[in-house]
Amino acid sequence: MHLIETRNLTHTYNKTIDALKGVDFIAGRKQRIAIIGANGAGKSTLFKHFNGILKPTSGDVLIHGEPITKSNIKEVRKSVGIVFQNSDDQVFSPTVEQDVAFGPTNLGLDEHTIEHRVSEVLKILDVEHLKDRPPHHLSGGEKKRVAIAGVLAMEPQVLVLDEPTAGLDPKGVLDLTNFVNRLPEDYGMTVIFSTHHVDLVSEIADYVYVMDGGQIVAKGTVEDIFDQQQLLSDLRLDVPPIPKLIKKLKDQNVDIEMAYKYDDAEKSFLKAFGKLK
Ligand SMILES: Nc1ncnc2c1ncn2[C@@H]1O[C@H](COP(=O)(O)OP(=O)(O)OP(=O)(O)O)[C@@H](O)[C@H]1O
Repeated sequence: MHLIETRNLTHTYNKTIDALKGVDFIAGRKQRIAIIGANGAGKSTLFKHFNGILKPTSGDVLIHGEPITKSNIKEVRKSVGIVFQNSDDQVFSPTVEQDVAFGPTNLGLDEHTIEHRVSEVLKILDVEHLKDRPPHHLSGGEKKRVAIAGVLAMEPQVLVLDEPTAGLDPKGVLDLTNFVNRLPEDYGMTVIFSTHHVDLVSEIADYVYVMDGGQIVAKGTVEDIFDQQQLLSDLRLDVPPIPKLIKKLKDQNVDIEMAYKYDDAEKSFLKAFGKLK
């Protein structure tokens, strides 16, 4: 049974805007799934179906094999945590600490467990020093970290991050990359994220969905997707610089192995230039 599955999911806003047109999506345990697509492709709309914020116009959304209903929506929201693009909507308590405690408190956990979880996630997201600050006075990147901490404190099985790196500084992006990479192994979580930073996809994801005009137009491993460079540029998407450069060299008959991640590319280049022992 899949953690999340959508079958032929459609969503029409205001009876006129077809934002999703027959989406089949699957998320399993301990996966890192990227969803890429140009503005308006339908990524956020799809995410809003994962925990019942939106209801399907037609088709199915199954969480642990069950459709979302009034009687299980609390459980669904416990197991699928979503951090939206605009963190302003997700931080609202007088202090960061209280804000992060909001979710676990709502789950009815005891005080000791709440305290423990809050201090853990504040550490993980490196926002401990902000714990007494009012969240609405934080910078955009700080707010984003606090919003992620708040959702993580509920210990969901699936963490959904809608453009998590938007507005983060380079160190923030690096921290987020490391954080996401640890989630499946260290916490047994599945993470689903959308991004316009394609180079991040190869560093983090093990499976990629490509959306366009409300449909999934390609899916596969990082290799499967980033080998289709023409498709990506037709969809107004970037190809990450590493495979793009290596493909150009290969086209000019340089004997070099394809790579998608920075570390692998370093090895490929060293090997190609005969410097690898
Ligand atoms: N509340 C809404 N009411 C009406 N139309 C909407 C609403 N939200 C989104 N849409 C429309 O649905 C389509 C899909 O939007 P969505 O936000 O899901 O795209 P996205 O892939 O997340 O885009 P982005 O990369 O810009 O965040 C767009 O055409 C958008 O204008």
